[in-house]
Amino acid sequence: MNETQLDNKDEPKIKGTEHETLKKKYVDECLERKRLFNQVIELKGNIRVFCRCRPLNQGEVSSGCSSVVEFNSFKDNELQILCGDSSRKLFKFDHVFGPQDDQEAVFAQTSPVVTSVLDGFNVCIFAYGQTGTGKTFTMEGTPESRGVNYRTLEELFRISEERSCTMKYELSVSMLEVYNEKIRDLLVEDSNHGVKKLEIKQAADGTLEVPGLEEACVHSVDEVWKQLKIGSQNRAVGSTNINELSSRSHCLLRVTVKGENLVNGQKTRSHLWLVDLAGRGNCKTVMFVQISPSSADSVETLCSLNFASRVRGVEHGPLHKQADPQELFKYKQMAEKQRQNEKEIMKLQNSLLSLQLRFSAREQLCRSLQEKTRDLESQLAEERKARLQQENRVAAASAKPSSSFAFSYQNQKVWTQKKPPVGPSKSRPPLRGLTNLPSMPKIPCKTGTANHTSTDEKENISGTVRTINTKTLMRPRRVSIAGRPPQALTQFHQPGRQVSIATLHPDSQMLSTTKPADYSTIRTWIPQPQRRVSIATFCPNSHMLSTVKPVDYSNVRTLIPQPKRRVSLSTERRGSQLFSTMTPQNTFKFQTDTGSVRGRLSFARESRRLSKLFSPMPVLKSTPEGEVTPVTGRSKYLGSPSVQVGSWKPKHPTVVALHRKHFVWSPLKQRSQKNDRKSLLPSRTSDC
Ligand SMILES: Nc1ncnc2c1ncn2[C@@H]1O[C@H](COP(=O)(O)OP(=O)(O)OP(=O)(O)O)[C@@H](O)[C@H]1O
Repeated sequence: MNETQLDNKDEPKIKGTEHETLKKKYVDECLERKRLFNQVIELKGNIRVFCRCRPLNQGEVSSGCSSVVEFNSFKDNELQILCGDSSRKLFKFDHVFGPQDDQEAVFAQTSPVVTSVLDGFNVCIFAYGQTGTGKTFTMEGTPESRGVNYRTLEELFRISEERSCTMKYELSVSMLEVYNEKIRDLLVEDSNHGVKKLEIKQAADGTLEVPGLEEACVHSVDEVWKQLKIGSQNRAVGSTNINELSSRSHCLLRVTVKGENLVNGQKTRSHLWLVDLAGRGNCKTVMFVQISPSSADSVETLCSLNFASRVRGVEHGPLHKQADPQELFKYKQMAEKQRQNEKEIMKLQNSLLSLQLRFSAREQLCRSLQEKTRDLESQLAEERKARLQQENRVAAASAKPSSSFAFSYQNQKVWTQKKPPVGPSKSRPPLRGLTNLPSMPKIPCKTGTANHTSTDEKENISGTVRTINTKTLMRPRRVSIAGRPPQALTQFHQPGRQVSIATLHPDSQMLSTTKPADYSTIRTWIPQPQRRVSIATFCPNSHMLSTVKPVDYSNVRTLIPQPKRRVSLSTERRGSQLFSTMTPQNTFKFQTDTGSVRGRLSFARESRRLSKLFSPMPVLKSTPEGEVTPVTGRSKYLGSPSVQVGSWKPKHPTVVALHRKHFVWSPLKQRSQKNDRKSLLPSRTSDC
């Protein structure tokens, strides 16, 4: 049951396959038939000359004329003409039709050529001969005895119907007359100028065309016959003498056959010319030479036969199928487009190859950069580790009491030879502000009158009276100077930026005896000549002394080459004096009359904190009552305006911090074009 169902199910497939196979075989057979048929026609000759001799008519018989044409019953292609001197002249043609041969016999020899029209070849059939020899009778015939034209068209329709399964044909007819070297369209009548006049023009492919020639579609022989009647009627109307017309004009019937192969889509367009006088050179030609058997016409007969013999000697080259010009144009366009596409493809391939090469080169570069990045990261990690270790060592050393003030920086040799590790801002060490200072002893100063904006600062300052613990203050101090993050540091290098380093002496005065030579060692750290660094000292209970000369500060500008570096300053007391000594390696010390000072310079990464640290620093002066007031005067470096003693009230957070912190190192805030805040630091040398 299942097998039966499967068989029924698969049966259409099998039939479809067989159908395709048979169709392919059929097409192949048709092509082979055409090839062999055309070969036979070519072997017979593309110009075939038939000789037809009409019978003696009643008038000729009555006048006693005899036949001068002798036929060979064994050879249907020869005839002999009896000449006046009793000689015979032999003529050979493709076929010789005698008086006994009817229209059917004549067309039997013509029909193979007609078939070539449906195969896509041009065919021309025409008749030539003396007047009254039967040209019209052969070509047109009579209703009772149809001629070549009618039979040819009838054959075309028959074959086209026979090939309807594989071929589709469209037939149309045109009819024209050549008279006095003028061409007239016999199927179209012009009411004003008679029949339509045409011209013969040579097409690009060498064929002769008649542009504008009317083509009437025909689907049967009857329709063809109807068109032929119209043409014959127009031909008669255009001439006043029908006998003259018959002798001098040439009538041509053109049948256009458009064929389309339904299997492979091949299209053809061919013409069948049925001419009773002249034919066309690139086509299969059948010429009927019409002769009269009468002895009275022997001279004309010989002329016609000689001409026909010469025509028969004309040889055509191999003929070709006539493709549809529109199809040919379409194929040419497709070929041109194909060539353009091939060029475009070649261009794109070249472009692709170029891009691939560039991509490979960049890929190689990317790999190289990645390797380099990995090496740098590894180096960075090592440097971080080394720096951390060194910081730990420095921190441990700073924790121990020192007998001298020292200004130390971390491994200057390493910093100057290698770039500092650059990492994300989050991983940078935090700003070291003023928090690493020892707590200041209480001094008899009153800061409660200061007006601050910060609540915390108010709590720290208001109502506090501090006294100075000399022992505590004389301990070695460390002062931090905060730098700016990389972005802020760029501004830090702008002209007008000032950095101050202040030291605070707990007793009554602050001394700074740093020599220019000492600061010159720092110069090499600051590449920007516009940088100004000032070191200021102030004493909370009496006055501020600054012994650093301007030239010294200008030298300090060149001290900080790397914005991300930190420099530590430390102060140290030796006995009753402060010493400050700075060495190029890792210690900066400077001596004062009261001791040495060691501090630390650090560059912070938070601009907010820096803005506070870089704020103008007030100069305080102790009053006899123990109150700390700003020192009057104007900083020669900062351009600070004079401040009225006793009237100054700190507002800036940094100043507030100075009240809270008794020992401050702070770079001054950069001068701004918009807000040119004046420094409150006193002149360095005025109080020295
Ligand atoms: N093979 C033939 N058998 C019988 N009658 C013929 C044959 N050929 C011609 N005739 C007769 O001969 C006469 C003249 O024929 P036809 O008019 O066809 O000659 P033609 O060559 O066309 O003359 P023209 O050049 O003047 O037109 C016609 O009456 C025709 O019937």
